[in-house]
Amino acid sequence: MESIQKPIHSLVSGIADVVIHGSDNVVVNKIIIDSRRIMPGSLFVALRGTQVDGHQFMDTATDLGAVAILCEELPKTLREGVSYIQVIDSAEAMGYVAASFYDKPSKKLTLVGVTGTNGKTSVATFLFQLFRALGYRCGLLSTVQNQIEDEVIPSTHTTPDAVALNQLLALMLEKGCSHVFMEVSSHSVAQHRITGLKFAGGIFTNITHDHLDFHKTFDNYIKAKKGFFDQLPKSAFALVNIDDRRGSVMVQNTKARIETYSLQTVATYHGKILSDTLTGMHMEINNQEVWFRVIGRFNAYNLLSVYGAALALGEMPEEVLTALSNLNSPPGRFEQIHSADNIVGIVDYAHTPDALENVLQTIAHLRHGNEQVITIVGCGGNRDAEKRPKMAEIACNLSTRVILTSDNPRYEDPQDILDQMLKGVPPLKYKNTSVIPDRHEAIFKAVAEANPEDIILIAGKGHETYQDIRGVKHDFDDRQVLREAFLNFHSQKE
Ligand SMILES: CC(=O)N[C@H]1[C@@H](OP(=O)(O)OP(=O)(O)OC[C@H]2O[C@@H](n3ccc(=O)[nH]c3=O)[C@H](O)[C@@H]2O)O[C@H](CO)[C@@H](O)[C@@H]1O[C@H](C)C(=O)N[C@@H](C)C(=O)N[C@H](CCC(=O)O)C(=O)O
Ligand SMILES: Nc1ncnc2c1ncn2[C@@H]1O[C@H](COP(=O)(O)OP(=O)(O)OP(=O)(O)O)[C@@H](O)[C@H]1O
Ligand SMILES: N[C@H](CCC[C@H](N)C(=O)O)C(=O)O
Ligand SMILES: [Mg+2]
Repeated sequence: MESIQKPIHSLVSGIADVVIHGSDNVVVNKIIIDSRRIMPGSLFVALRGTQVDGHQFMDTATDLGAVAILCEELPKTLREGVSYIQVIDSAEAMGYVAASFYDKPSKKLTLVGVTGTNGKTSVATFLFQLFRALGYRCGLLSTVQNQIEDEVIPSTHTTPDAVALNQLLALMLEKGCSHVFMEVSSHSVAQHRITGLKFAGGIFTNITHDHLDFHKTFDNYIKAKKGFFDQLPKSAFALVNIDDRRGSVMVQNTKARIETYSLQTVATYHGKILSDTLTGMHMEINNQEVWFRVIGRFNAYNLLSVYGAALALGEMPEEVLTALSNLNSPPGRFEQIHSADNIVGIVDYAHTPDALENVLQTIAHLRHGNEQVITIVGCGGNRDAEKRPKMAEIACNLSTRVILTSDNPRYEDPQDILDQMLKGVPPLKYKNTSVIPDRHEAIFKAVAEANPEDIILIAGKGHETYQDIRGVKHDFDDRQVLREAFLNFHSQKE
């Protein structure tokens, strides 16, 4: 991408109550939110974070060459030659500034956002694959990876910050994309990462327990997700799962055209599961029968929302269903790995109580009879602690055996996390539950004890290829460890 030079007066449209101290003709060549990365000629945005207040780095930023500062409060002394853009909310203003800096790429793209506790990556990835199959050039912004057609750009967040986001959208536009599908996390709405973007549509999957460490209350969490629909324009569609009891709340105040999907009741897009097995799912969608490679009731919802979004964007039902029936699940979402003697390994990113319950219920539904279901699960450190006992309880109630282990402990003591999980184990399930903090050992133990036809679920890390311990990301891939364990004990089927 060519280097950009823009005067600050061209960046402030859309921002209410802005005061520029100094020249509004100062030209900036970058927008930077971290003083440790300042480049000469850049605009530094002082953000109030969860750990520190970025305002304390304003002088450091100008020392290092920043020529403009976007802030809520001015520093004690204003520097000669530096312009200060004072606003009520830096994070919100940054959304508009970033969009203007990159020439508002979202306005020239068909941009669809997906929000909800679970299913965002799945739905965004299915949409990306579907629209490519329909012949469009597409971009994807997701937890697993960002993508421009076949080019993979590693992702650091589910939804990048406003600067990274607009930069990626501009690059997608430059590379000829017409459609972009992105995840909209609740953090990103609350922190204004998506402010200033123009969406062609928004999808709501569901809302259940997660991220209360950040939002504090479930009400705030709902409000954050609803904020996405509140800001959709009239020209957009708002597609909601009305089987989720918060579905109607999400679109209460939206200006967008409301459409619904459901497996249970009358809706714009109605689906019914006719059969669901380990090899595929047969559904009826708006009276048309279709066979999918992807399985599980939760994926029936995901596919239905993708179908609805495609129709809302003007695509033809039959072409959409034909293309959808050929899609595979994204990496680490119900990814199956079988041993030569037919042990079924499933690696899944279920890291919330609801996702875990859905996946285990899907497994229960797919069982033939006496197979054991061995679940290996842990919970991430420095994240919502309330979900820990809940996830352990769900695992115990829906599995024959459970091995509680570590996820990404981050800066917490793994044993503390496991002790909190143990509080959720029902007394009658103690004898079928073990604790093995080392995830590698836990997977090997499960495989050593499994018999042909048994199902091993490894939950929580899905596509992740690392384990974060005290800020160090050690190589770790559940799928690879499972394959090794199969080769060690049972050999592996290709
Ligand atoms: C909780 C959260 O959202 N944190 C994000 C937040 O960091 P923070 O609030 O801790 O920032 P801070 O350290 O307090 O610093 C405040 C400001 O001062 C700046 N600073 C700081 C130090 C310094 O020396 N100089 C300086 O300028 C920082 O760059 C920042 O702009 O702002 C940072 C910059 O945008 C993000 O990278 C960071 O994401 C962290 C890494 C993170 O783990 N976020 C997760 C929780 C997250 O966002 N997850 C969601 C949803 C996940 C999902 O459900 O899929 C996601 O969208 O990924
Ligand atoms: N529609 C759904 N409803 C409930 N659970 C789902 C749904 N889709 C997927 N899941 C479960 O949730 C897990 C995570 O799915 P996915 O990665 O698509 O969600 P996400 O919303 O992107 O998660 P994150 O918040 O981490 O980005 C899956 O591995 C599966 O277990
Ligand atoms: N996007 C989620 C991912 C959680 C994945 C799980 N493996 C963990 O590390 O807790 C989060 O940041 O809360
Ligand atoms: Mg995701």
